[in-house]
Amino acid sequence: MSVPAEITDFLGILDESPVGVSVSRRRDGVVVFVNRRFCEITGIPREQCIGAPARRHFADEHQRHDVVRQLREAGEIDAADVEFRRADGSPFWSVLTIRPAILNGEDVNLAWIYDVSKRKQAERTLRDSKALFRTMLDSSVDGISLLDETGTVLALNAAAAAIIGDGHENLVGRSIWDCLPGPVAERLRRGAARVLERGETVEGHDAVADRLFDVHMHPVADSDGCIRRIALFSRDVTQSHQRRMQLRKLETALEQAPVAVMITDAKGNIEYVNRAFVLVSGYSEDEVLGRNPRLLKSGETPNTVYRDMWHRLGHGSTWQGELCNRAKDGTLFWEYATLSPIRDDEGEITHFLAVKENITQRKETELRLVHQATHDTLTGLPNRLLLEDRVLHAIELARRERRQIGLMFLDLDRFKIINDSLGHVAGDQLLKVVADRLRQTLRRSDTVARLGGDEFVVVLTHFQSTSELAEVAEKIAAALEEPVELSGHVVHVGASIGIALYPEDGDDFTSLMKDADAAMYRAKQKGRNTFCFYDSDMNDQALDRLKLEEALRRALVRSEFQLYYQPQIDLQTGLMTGVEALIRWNCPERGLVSPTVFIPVAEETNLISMIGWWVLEEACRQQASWRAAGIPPIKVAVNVSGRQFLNTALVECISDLLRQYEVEPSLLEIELTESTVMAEPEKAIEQLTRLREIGIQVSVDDFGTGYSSLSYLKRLPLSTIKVDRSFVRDVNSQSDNAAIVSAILGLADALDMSIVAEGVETEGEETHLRDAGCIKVQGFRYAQPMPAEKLRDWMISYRS
Ligand SMILES: Nc1nc2c(ncn2[C@@H]2O[C@@H]3COP(=O)(O)O[C@H]4[C@@H](O)[C@H](n5cnc6c(=O)[nH]c(N)nc65)O[C@@H]4COP(=O)(O)O[C@H]3[C@H]2O)c(=O)[nH]1
Repeated sequence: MSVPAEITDFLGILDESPVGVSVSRRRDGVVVFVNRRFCEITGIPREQCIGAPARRHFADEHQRHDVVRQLREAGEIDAADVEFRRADGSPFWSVLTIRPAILNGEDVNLAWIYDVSKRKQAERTLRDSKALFRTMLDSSVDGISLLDETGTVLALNAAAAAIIGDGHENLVGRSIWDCLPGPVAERLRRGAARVLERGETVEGHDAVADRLFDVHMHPVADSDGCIRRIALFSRDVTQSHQRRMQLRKLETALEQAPVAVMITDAKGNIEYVNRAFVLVSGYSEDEVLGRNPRLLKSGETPNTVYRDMWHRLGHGSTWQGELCNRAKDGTLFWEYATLSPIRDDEGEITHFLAVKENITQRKETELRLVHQATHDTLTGLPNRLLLEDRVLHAIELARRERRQIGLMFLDLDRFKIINDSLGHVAGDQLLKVVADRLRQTLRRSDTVARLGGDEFVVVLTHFQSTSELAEVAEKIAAALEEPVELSGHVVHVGASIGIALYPEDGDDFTSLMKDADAAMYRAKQKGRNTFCFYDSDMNDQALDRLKLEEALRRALVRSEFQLYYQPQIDLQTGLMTGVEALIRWNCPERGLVSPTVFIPVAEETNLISMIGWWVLEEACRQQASWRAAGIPPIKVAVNVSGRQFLNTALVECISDLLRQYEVEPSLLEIELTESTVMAEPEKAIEQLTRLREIGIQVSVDDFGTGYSSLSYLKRLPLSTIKVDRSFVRDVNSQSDNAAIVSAILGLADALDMSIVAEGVETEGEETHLRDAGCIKVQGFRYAQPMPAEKLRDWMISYRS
């Protein structure tokens, strides 16, 4: 087709246009012209554009359809943003304007395109960043609002809307002061005024609908630097506040807790201690923070306890137990501790928590109770319970090490007499002295225990031979033999010691004790203040003795005792001067039992007092009976045991008896053994004096067998000395005895005392005694001891 010149000129003008131009036929959309700029923008050469459909340039099929529809409906397109495709396939944005035109008689669409890719890119970036910003704002948990000078909400995020409690869309454009509770709005308004006035940030917190918020108001400057807007940030701190309050409560509780609390890190460095810890340990917080809890170690807690503790904590378990710690001032204190590991969310141990109750008082009470339960309160020595425990332990060790154990049973000689006469206070004092002496004599490793009364037990576990044991026993005896001064009185005690050996004599506590006890009785029989090793016969004897004791207890009730009387003769006149009352026991099972057998048992078991009173009363009763029978008065000498003699009530009791039976005091004589008098000479002097004051005669029996102190003898208000039978025997042929008798006679003469020689059996003895100046005698030569009925007959026949 030939193109008219004016059209060619028009197309030439279009070709020079700075805007891309394309002309396409309306009927088929085929491009008939594109200008140079169009080719530059699209990157498609002109020859490829012309003849090709215009639609090929659209990048988006939907947009193309829209454009086609609009053209159909409106006939033109006005500045639509359309995305086209370049030759290389890359899209670009363009403003598209299409106007209908007639070109060379053909209906055409005249299209202008203007590349706006850069603007589009900028718009998208802006849109994206706006969206991002919005998303950020809305995803923020903090409320963010932008206010103008009057408090009108210019923008706000979802969190801010939620705080105010209204929809986002309802709030923009409204005054925030109207949307908040009055007092809150007022406070914020004041804050906003400061922000606007001074351009500074204002901080505070406020409560809205039961929730607590931290509020920050920041000035927002315009591009001209003027502050006309305010950014309001509000953070919901209700939870953290509650948590903080909770923590504060916990901390207060910890601080005021009566138990010590300590927290260490995983390495054991102390990070926290509470007030109770400071109070108990005496260390200040600064002194312990960063340090290891071992600074409290006292060395008193067994290592096994710590091993167990670390074993359990190491396995992530809780440990509970008792610790003995040392405070800063050096004092020890006991704690019942619960130690637990603290784990983080991953289960790693990060800390250790120690909660410790101070149990010092309870522990001390416990220890005191244990001590009380296991020790004798008077002497502080272990008691029977602890002794048994120690012996069992010692046996266990000795069995393993194939060693011997020596168990000594000690019974104090004369303790009962001293206790009865000087009183319990003095008795207790004496026991303490004995305990001290035993402690001093023995090694620390040896056990000294008190069983009760005057019985002590010593356990020795390390000795080479039994002779070493014997040496120890001798040492003990020597230590206890030393005189003891008790409330102004000097007393002599001693101990009888029985020794039993493990394993020879017994392999358990009971049998060792029984054997040592039996050996102790043998020692007593041997003469006191001595020791004796156990041998197997002793068991039978001990058993026998036990039975005797039982029978003796029954004897008084069953009236099995009887008094025999043995006359005493004046050699010058040949007359009977009196009688000695001698007790007899008609035991149904044993027959007539000698007092030499049962009196010592009665003395040891305290039965002697009751028997003694019976004898005194029987002697008085007999005198009343003789008087009633018309028999002239007979002086009766009664044996009084040591315990009875030292009884403070003795004088009163005798006075009562004399009164009751109307007996003249001069008709009663008390016979005491030399050892009774010398056990406590001072006390004896006092008692004798009182007896003499009421007119009672006192003679000393078995004279010469003990160790009378002459200085005391001189001061004793005695009337008669009885020469012991052992010196009288064969006195006529035994020069030793003759010398002793002569010495005693001389002594009695010097001290102005009369003499009675006991056990005179032969004429020779009698003659010697008479020649030596002894006036009074007693013995089988004249008469055996006899019951009262027989004495009467004997007196009649003797007189005749
Ligand atoms: N071989 C021999 N013996 C003679 C002769 N003349 C007397 N005897 C015995 O010598 C003992 C004298 O009594 P004693 O020295 O006081 O010794 C007494 C006395 O210490 C104690 N005793 C006896 N009766 C009592 C008592 O009622 N109370 C207390 N506490 N002790 C008593 O028992 C001891 C022994 O008393 P008995 O067996 O009755 O023994 C009596 C008596 O029977 C003699 O010529 N030859």
